[in-house]
Order: sequence, then C-alpha cells, then structure tokens
Amino acid sequence: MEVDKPLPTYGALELEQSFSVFLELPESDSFFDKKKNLLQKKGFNTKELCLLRSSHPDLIRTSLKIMLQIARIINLDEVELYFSEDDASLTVDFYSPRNEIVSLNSILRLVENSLDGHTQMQKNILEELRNVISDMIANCSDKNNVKSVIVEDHCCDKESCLLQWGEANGTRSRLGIAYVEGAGRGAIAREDLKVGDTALEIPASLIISEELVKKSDMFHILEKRSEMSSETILLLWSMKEKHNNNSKFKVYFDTLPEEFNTGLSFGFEALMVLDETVLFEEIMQAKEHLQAQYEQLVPPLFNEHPDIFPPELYTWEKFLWACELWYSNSMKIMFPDGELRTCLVPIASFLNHSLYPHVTSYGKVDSTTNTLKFCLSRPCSSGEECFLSYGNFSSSHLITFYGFVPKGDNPDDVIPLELEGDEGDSEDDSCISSITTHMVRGTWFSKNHNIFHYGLPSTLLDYLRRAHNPMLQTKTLLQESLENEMEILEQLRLIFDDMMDKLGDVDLEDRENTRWDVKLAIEFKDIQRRIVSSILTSCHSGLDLVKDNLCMCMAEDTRG
Ligand SMILES: C[S@@+](CC[C@H](N)C(=O)[O-])C[C@H]1O[C@@H](n2cnc3c(N)ncnc32)[C@H](O)[C@@H]1O
Repeated sequence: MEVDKPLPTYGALELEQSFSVFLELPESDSFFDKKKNLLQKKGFNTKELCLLRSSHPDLIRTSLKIMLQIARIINLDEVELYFSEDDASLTVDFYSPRNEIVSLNSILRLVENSLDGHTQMQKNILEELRNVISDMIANCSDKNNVKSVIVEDHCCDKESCLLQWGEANGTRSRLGIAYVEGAGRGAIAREDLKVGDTALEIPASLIISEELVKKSDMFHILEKRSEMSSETILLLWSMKEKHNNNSKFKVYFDTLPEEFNTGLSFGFEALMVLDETVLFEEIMQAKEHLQAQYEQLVPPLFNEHPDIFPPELYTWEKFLWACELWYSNSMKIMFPDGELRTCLVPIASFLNHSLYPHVTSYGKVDSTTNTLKFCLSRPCSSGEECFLSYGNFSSSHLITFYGFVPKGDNPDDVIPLELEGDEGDSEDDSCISSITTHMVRGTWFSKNHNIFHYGLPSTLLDYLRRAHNPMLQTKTLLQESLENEMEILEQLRLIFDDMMDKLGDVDLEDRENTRWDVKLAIEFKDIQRRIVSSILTSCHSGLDLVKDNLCMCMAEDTRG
C-alpha cells in the first residue's frame, strides 16, 4: 500500500464580507511543468485566488466549478496526466473517480480548516460550500459504487478476538469484520459514516514497525549486516514471531492466512497461460529477485546462528510466505519523528482495495493523539464494505503482489509502448537514436474519438507524427497531413495486431473449477485482450475517418 502523498499547499485568505480560497500547484510537485502547462491551456495560473461573495447556492456552485477544474489538475497522477492531454482543448468535467474524490476532498478540507473565527456571512458561505461539495461527493459515489457481497455464515472468531484486543488497547473502530465474496475478509461499516468521519483509529503502539525488531534477540545480528534493509529485517522477524506464543501480536498473527495466493505463488499451469505477457515478466523477475535474496541472506543466518534462526522456520517456503505478507499487507507510515516506515497495521489490514475507495488519504500518525486515523473521503452506509486505496496500481502489479484484480475498469491498466525514434539535437543538428516510452490504455476511457484523436493519447500520436514527418504541419485536413495520419494509424494497427496474436484466443477453461492462479491468469489475459481490442477498433475507425476525409480533400483538389 502507498503512503499518503503530500497535500498540495492550499491556504485560505480572509477578506471582509467575502471568502477567498487560494489554490496553488506546489513547485515541489513531480509533474509541475506538465500540470502548469495544462492549467495554462485552460486559462489558469499555478496560483489562483477564488473569491466567494455570497452564500447563494448557485453562486457557490459556479465558484466551486472553477476551483474544481484547478484542483483536478493539481491532483492528477502520472498516468492521468499522460492521458489528460487529449482533452486539453475540451472542458473536462472528470478525469477519474479517484481524482474526483481527492480533488473535492482537498477543497473540502481547506474549507473546513477555515470554519473557525469568521464573520457570520463567511460562515454561511463556508457552510453552503461544504453542503454543495458533500452533495457532489454523494452523487459521484452513487455512480461509481461497487457493492460487495457478504458471506453470512463464515466464522470470524479470530477476527473478532483481534478487534476486541485492539479496542482493549485503545483502537476505536466503527467497522466490523466479515468475509466478502472473492476477497477474504473485509471491513464493514457498523453505522452510516459521513465524509470526514474517522472509520478507524489505531494507536501507534499497535503498529508493527522496525522499532519493535530492535527489541528482539535477532537485531544485534541483523544490524551488523550492511545488506539488510529495515524491510528485510522486519520480514525475517515476522517469520519467527508468527510462531512465538508469547508475542504481543499473537492474536494478530493468528488471523493471518497460511497461504496468501499472490502472483508470487503462481504454479506452472498459470504461468503457461501467461506466457508472453507483461505479467509473466513481472512475476518471473520478482521471484528471481526474491530467490537470489533468500540464497544470499538466509542460509548463512541459520548456519551461523541456528539458536536464533531455527532452520525449520527459515525455509524458502516460509520466506516466500513472509514476502507475500509484507507485500500484500504493509503500509508506509509517516511517524511524528519524520521517519517513513514500512509497517503492518493490525485491524486496518482487513481493509480491501477499490478503484473507488472510501479512504483515500491515510498514512500519517497524528502527533497530538499518537494514532493512525482512517477518515472517509466519501460516505459509507451501515452494512457496506469500506474500501481503501492501496495506490494507483495496474492489474499486473496487483496480481503479482496482492493476488487479485479489482472490480471495474482500472485506469492504471496501461500497455507500455517502447518506440524507437531519432530525436533531432537542436545544438549541433546531429541525430541520436533513442527509445521513448509511451503508453496506451482502453480507448473507452477517452471522450475524444474525432479525427486527429481517435480515442488514443495525444502525446503518443504527436510523437508518431513528428517521427514520420518532422517538417509537416500536422492535424490539418490537407492531403499530406491526412496521409501522415494514415501511416501512423497503420503503424499502431500493426503493433496491436501483433500483440493480439500473441495473446491468442480466449482461454476456454471451465472457469468455476479452475485453480485460483489459473483463473487469475485467464482474467488478466481477458483484460489485456479487451484493451488491445479497443485500441484496434479505434485504429480501424480512425483509418476509415481519415480515408473519408482524404477522399473529400482529393475530390476538392480535382474540382480545383
Ligand atoms: C490488506 S489485505 C486485506 C484483507 C484481506 N482480504 C484478508 O482477508 O486478510 C490485502 C489482501 O486482500 C485481498 N484483497 C484486497 N482487495 C481486494 C479486492 N478488491 N478484491 C479481491 N481481493 C482483495 C487480496 O488478497 C490482498 O492481497
């Protein structure tokens, strides 16, 4: 899971009978230049002051519309930014459910932080703004909600014990634990929860971090080895702690599954299904890395210190179990001392991932309460599963390290395209051959399927246009430009035809009775085929569109 990203530096300025909200794209943003460009294309600067003069709902809505356009761009991630450019000339009212919820919350947080100590007029404006934002979030929630099915008769005794242990040790939870179809345990709201409510609050003393290992008998051995990262030390600690009956965290370890079923445990048959896919590469690379790490680190430890590292607890299988535990259950947490640590957080680790999560912002221990809070960015009704975002991950990453594919269309499911091109050097006019990485995703995400767009990313199309004919004035309805369009669409069609051939025909297994890993492998290939097929359809429609325009252009030329 990923830690909370630093929030953009928003601030609020007070003016007599009005209220101004200051939105700023921080210069520290990794994509500052690209976002600045996009803001400017839409008529905004990197610092904007939005003035609210009345609490009338219509005026508040109008102001919020403008603030939201800016906040959306500030909160774009790398993939959203890459694909946003094809919409640069359009009024975009939506990038992704995640972006929408994060952007609305960033404005809401700013407004809420400013509620104290203002005039009645300002309070009315703020209150109305808050209502409008809450309505918009609720609206967005209705459209994107994915309901989980609770398995009613599954025993949850161990999970209940863990909850009781947590509550006895200062945890506050408005979530219960239940089994949900297709996802193991999940966290279910015990009451209606609103935006801003704390669903779960865990004291820092219940978080498993490297601080704990420092107190263990193995630390003096591990700290001497320069090749040991704190994550590896924690991993080796958890392999033994799992079997420690006196562990402070025994009740937590008792809830962990014996098998994690991530891509790292895929068997031969599943890997065969994945042959020639990016997921195959990702799993093989991760496994080879872990095997090499095991061979280098673990046997020397149990050979030299069998009393501290009993060989029967430090087998390859048990090492792999611990890797899967840490990959699929850890969170990066920022502590009040400013350190970012990889941690296991009992109880919070029951929260499943969604493309449209309720909790989007977490990962920082509150220094006043010394607790880790999970606050809602969108409402969650009583009985509904409460979801987290583990990060903006593709299906291949989620399968490899977590062992599942989320429900819905994942905007991070991109296909990387490595293109070879000659980049002209402006200084000495020499040409350097280079590889540029672009990406493509399901073209159903795009709103622009017109000529010169075709549902494909503008960054990629512009790159290909330049590569084919650097001197040409592109995107005009003139013969040369249209012929260039035909060439680049044809090039893309060939690339994706080849990709589709490699994916082969639909795997016709009896899916209900197939092993978990083969089922996931087949599901991944289905996703890939759907993406490639949408791209091919867009190439074909694009070619037809360009051909029609070329015919018209030539007919006009003939007429003179
Ligand atoms: C942090 S744990 C969440 C709790 C977990 N369901 C359990 O029973 O322990 C992460 C694991 O939950 C499962 N998971 C999380 N989100 C999921 C989802 N949307 N669909 C299916 N499985 C999911 C995956 O097995 C993942 O490795």
